[in-house]
Amino acid sequence: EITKEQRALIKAILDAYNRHQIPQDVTKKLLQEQYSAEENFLLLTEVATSQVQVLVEFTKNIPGFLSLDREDQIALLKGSAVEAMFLRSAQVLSKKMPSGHIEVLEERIRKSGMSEEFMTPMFNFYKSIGELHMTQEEQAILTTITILTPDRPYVKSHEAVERLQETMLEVLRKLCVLQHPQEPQYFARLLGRLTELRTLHHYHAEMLTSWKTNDHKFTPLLCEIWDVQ
Ligand SMILES: CC(C)c1onc(-c2c(Cl)cccc2Cl)c1COc1ccc(-c2ccc3c(C(=O)O)csc3c2)cc1
Repeated sequence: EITKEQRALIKAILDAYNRHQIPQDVTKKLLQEQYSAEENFLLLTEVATSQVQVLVEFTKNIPGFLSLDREDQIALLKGSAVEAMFLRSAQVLSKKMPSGHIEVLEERIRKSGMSEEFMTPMFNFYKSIGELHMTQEEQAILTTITILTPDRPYVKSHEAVERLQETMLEVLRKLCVLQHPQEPQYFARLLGRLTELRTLHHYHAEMLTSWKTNDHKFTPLLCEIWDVQ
C-alpha cells in the first residue's frame, strides 16, 4: 500500500517536525509570567516569533522545497505561517497529557486584547482539531500540505508547488486509510480542516489590524512575514 519512497518521505517529515520545536525556555514563560492583556500579548508575540523560526527550519526539510524557486519559497512561508501556527497551537491545545501549557495558553490567547468575534471561530477550530485525535505523522504531513499550497499570493511556479503538494496529499490519504480504518471519511475530514484554516487566516488579518490600531507592537520577523508596519 505505502511504497518505500512514501515511507521514507513520512520519516523525513516526522523527524523534521519533531526536531524543530520551540525551545523550552520560551514555552516555559507561558507558565511563569503574570497575567495581563499586555503581558499576554507580549508572551504570545515572543512564542509566535519563535514558532516562525521553527517553521522556517522545518520547511527546509520538506523534500523538494529547497529546489523550488527561491522567491516562491518565501511566498509559501509568508502565505502559510498563520495557518501552520493555528495547526501547531491547535495540536498543543488538544494534547491529552497536561503539559501545563494547555490551560495557560488558552487563557493567554483569550486575554490578549483580541476581539471577541475571533474567539469563537478560533476555539471552535481548536475543538475540531482535538476531536480528530491526529497521529504525529498526520499532524506533520497536514502542516506540510498547508505549507505547499500552490495558490498563495506571488507564487510563480504554481505547478512545481502543486506537484509537491499532490505527493504529500497521496501520502496522507494512504496514512489515513491505514491509521483510521474504521473511519473511511477521516481523510476528507482532515482536508476540511484546511478549508477552515483559510477562513481563520482571513480573520487573523483583521486581528492584526485591530491589534495595530490599539498600538500593539510586533517583532521584526513577524512584521516581515505578515507585512505589517
Ligand atoms: C503575535 C501574537 C500575538 C499572535 O498573533 N496571532 C497569533 C496566533 C494566535 Cl493567537 C492563534 C493561532 C495562530 C496565531 Cl499566528 C499569535 C500567537 O501565535 C501563537 C503561535 C504559536 C503558539 C505555540 C506554539 C507551540 C507551542 C508549544 C509546543 O510546541 O510545545 C507549547 S506552547 C506553544 C504555543 C502560540 C501562539
